[in-house]
Amino acid sequence: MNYQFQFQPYQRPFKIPLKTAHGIWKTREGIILNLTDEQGNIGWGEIAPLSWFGSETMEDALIFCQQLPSCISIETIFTIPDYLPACQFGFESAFTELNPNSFVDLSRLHYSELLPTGETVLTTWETLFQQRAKTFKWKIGVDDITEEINIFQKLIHSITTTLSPTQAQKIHLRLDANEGLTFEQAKKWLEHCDLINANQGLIEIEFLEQPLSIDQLDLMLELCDRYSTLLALDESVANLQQLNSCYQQGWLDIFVIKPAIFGSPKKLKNFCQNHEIDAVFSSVFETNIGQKSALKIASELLFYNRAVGFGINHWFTG
Ligand SMILES: O=C(O)CCC(=O)C1=CC=C[C@@H](O)[C@@H]1C(=O)O
Ligand SMILES: [Mg+2]
Repeated sequence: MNYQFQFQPYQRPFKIPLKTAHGIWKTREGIILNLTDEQGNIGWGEIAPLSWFGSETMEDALIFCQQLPSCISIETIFTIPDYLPACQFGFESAFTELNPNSFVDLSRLHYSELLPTGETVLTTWETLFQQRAKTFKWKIGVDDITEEINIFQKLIHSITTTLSPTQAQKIHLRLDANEGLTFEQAKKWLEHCDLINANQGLIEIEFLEQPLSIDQLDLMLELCDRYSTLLALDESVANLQQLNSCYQQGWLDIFVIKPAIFGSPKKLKNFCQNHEIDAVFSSVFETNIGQKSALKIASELLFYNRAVGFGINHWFTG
């Protein structure tokens, strides 16, 4: 079976530039592609590179698309090299849309909303809470730690005083440092998190995401032993090779999986079906085309019912 292939690069500016320990991100670039089969059915896919997470660059992805003929085989789709994980995801998603292998129910997913860094978090969280959000993620490791912990304590106070005592569901708060903390700073954050979690109140610090750099797995394993708040690896497990390596080195807490840059969905499914990992599925700010494929994978593979990190649409619209 051969497929007609078309692709189109896009640029999508963030409404507010996204500040993380990696820097400031103003515009999301990607590629929308489609495959048309011999009956004229069309499958859509998206290539959304995230090079500072270790995926290919946007330029690599474009060059790969440009060198392909307008008619491609299944063989081409399933032999895209591992150094092009976002391309593997994009092409395989389009193929799967043309050859669906299972009905997927996205209704059981619940979402984590990504909050802005700095003081604006104190107002943004409530707006999203009023829109029924119960899980939030806040980026740290961007400003001075004393300033951030001060804002964090204001955030906890704001949430606590806003919630009615009869509030049925806990609020889950996730912190994401994007490798931006030192070991000492991570310990300081985790002491605060453990204190909040020990209160067993209406707020639970669900996890601290990627506190240290990807070459400090040993220190992050030590943090897991020292503190009760869970840790999550993100940049450390950006693709199948890295995920397998951290798993083999004994990581038992949370694995953040970004399907759109992880590589072949088929290989991801195979890994998750053979290893019961505690996974959180996360967006890379792809469009609804990439999100649809990524969320289908999440709903199939979610082992524990953790919120998916796809509450990001407010970063672009409204
Ligand atoms: O995971 C989420 O809750 C939302 C997506 C998100 O936080 C990220 C997406 C892409 C790159 C990063 O800035 C960031 C992350 O580190 O998880
Ligand atoms: Mg992260």
